[in-house]
Amino acid sequence: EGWLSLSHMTADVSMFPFKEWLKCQNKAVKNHKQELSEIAHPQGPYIVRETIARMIALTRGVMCEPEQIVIGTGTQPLIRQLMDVQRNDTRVAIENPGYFRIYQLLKSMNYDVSPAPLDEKGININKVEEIDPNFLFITPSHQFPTGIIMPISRRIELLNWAALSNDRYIVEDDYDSEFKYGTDNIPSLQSLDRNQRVIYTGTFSKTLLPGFRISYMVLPPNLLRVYKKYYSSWIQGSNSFTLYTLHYFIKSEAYARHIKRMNHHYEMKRKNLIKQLRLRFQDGITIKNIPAGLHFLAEFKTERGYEEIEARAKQEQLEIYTIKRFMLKGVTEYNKLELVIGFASIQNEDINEAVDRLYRIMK
Ligand SMILES: Cc1ncc(COP(=O)(O)O)c(/C=N/[C@@H](CCC(=O)O)COc2ccccc2)c1O
Repeated sequence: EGWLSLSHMTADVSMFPFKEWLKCQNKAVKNHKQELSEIAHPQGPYIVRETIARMIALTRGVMCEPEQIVIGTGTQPLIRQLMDVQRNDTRVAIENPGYFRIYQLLKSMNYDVSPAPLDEKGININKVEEIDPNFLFITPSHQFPTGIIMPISRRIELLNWAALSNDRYIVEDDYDSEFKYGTDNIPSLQSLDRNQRVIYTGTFSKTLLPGFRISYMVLPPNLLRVYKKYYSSWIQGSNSFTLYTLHYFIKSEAYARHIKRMNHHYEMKRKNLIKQLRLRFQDGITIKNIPAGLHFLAEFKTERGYEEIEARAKQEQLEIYTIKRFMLKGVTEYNKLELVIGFASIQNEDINEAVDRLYRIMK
């Protein structure tokens, strides 16, 4: 029957409006041949930055000028650029469990990186004060991977903490903010920042396709000055053709329509998957049911350990990921088995079969 996937790392390409995207590509060719023949601005073409600035002001309350936006071919290259121009003795803290690819990047850059634990409101502010980092990496809109939506109270606490020193920054990774199902879409942390302490990063990997490699960061004015000093001769890595296509895709409202359509589509699949899991596993499953994003955490009652589950998943041809990949200090408690269950790539008609395979894997 072939592989089925409950991966959290894929978008549902069957729903991507390629016809609309191609129309926007034609506009890009028609209107920007000259720009395509030139080297783009180090931060990316101005009109594309202007379109992104307008969009995130509308959707996320981010306050910025196009001059503050830096476009890049992914979140990692942008963070590398930002951190490459910081002092060697810079201290960094990141959520644990958290986005291990940024954790590994920062460690490979020889920074002193401390994983910081979460509580029910997101990153634990007391631990942050203890670590006393210069850069704090968080995902407040939908903590990755636990899904926690950071309440305003904790956001204010963090901003007050950052405001106490000129040498404290918060990197707000707003990844996964676009998909909310019935829960409120809290504006960005950056929208509350009055002290130039927040660096906002966003990506089109989940709302368009990860293969397009279009991400961006918004630098506060003081960091923008440092960036421009070091990167004045930098050649923008993104593909200008893709960027101008994105510009028309957003301006034509095709982007907004696509997100609306995907929200409904994902919400339907999420509901169906949770229903089938509950029916099948009864009280053998505990679902962290935060109605947002393209995955949720589920804890299973099973005697089997992580390695055994991963081996059995291969046998059953079911692509699943465990919480292990996000535990920056390695898995400590073995008395529970947690999976990150993604529902973007599984087709609705395959959900029952996928749940049956998962049941056989766990029992
Ligand atoms: C916290 C966080 N921040 C940013 C990003 C996006 O990075 P960018 O694409 O470089 O801009 C990811 C991608 N995380 C990826 C991998 C997670 C993992 O390794 O377990 C998952 O990305 C996708 C998920 C659904 C649909 C499409 C892509 C991130 O998990």
